[in-house]
Amino acid sequence: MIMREEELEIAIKVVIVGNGGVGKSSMIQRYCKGIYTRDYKKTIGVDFLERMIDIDGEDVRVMLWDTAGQEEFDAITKAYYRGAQACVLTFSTTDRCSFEAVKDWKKKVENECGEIPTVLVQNKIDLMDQAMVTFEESEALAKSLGVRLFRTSVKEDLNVAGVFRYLATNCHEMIKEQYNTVLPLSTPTISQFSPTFHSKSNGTIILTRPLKKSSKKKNMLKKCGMI
Ligand SMILES: Nc1nc2c(ncn2[C@@H]2O[C@H](COP(=O)(O)OP(=O)(O)OP(=O)(O)O)[C@@H](O)[C@H]2O)c(=O)[nH]1
Repeated sequence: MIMREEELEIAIKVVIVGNGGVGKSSMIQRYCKGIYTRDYKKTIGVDFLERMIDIDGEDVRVMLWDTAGQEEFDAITKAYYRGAQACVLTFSTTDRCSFEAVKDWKKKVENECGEIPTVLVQNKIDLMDQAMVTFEESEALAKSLGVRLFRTSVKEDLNVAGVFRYLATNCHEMIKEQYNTVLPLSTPTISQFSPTFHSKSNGTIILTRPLKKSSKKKNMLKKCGMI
């Protein structure tokens, strides 16, 4: 089945990993719902939220998978890494162990997904006076992992959107490239999100749905006085 480009909706699955309490759930809530709460509610297993964003005039669905930070949930959470196209490795400025665990989290995701676009997030930078990790150390870690570092405060809403925009833009470019070269040759597969996914050689997913008008199209229709 060959679909026209305009009939595709791009969906990107992003997994957020890191030790318990570093702010993964808060980050997702902040990004998808615009809210922040001081209460700590441990994630049991996995959770999921999504947000539509506009990349180059195209709607992109960013699906954020919140995974539990506690090791006791490893067996459950790793199953949800599969099919992820991007990863956020998170640690907290005030928690040295969470910083030291980053490499292990990267390995866990890589074991399931291979190498995917990844960023390192140092959260809770509003608590720099209680910092257990220096700026130089986090920069050195990002360099050694070969990933970009973002410093965020979910509480103060600093840089959170930048993390997901960066990843979504990267993935969007990769998907477009692959779409232009490989899609007509690929075979449709079923996935957990939709019965009409097309899976590509590296696991990239393009979700095909009934057309939702893109902003470009909406603008055009507006100009023509049709809406
Ligand atoms: N000061 C400050 N607190 C934060 C920030 N982000 C999250 N928190 C708080 O840190 C605590 C833990 O946040 P969660 O988002 O539940 O952490 P988590 O990583 O999802 O934890 P698990 O579900 O156990 O894996 C909560 O009390 C949050 O309010 C931040 O940027 N600054």
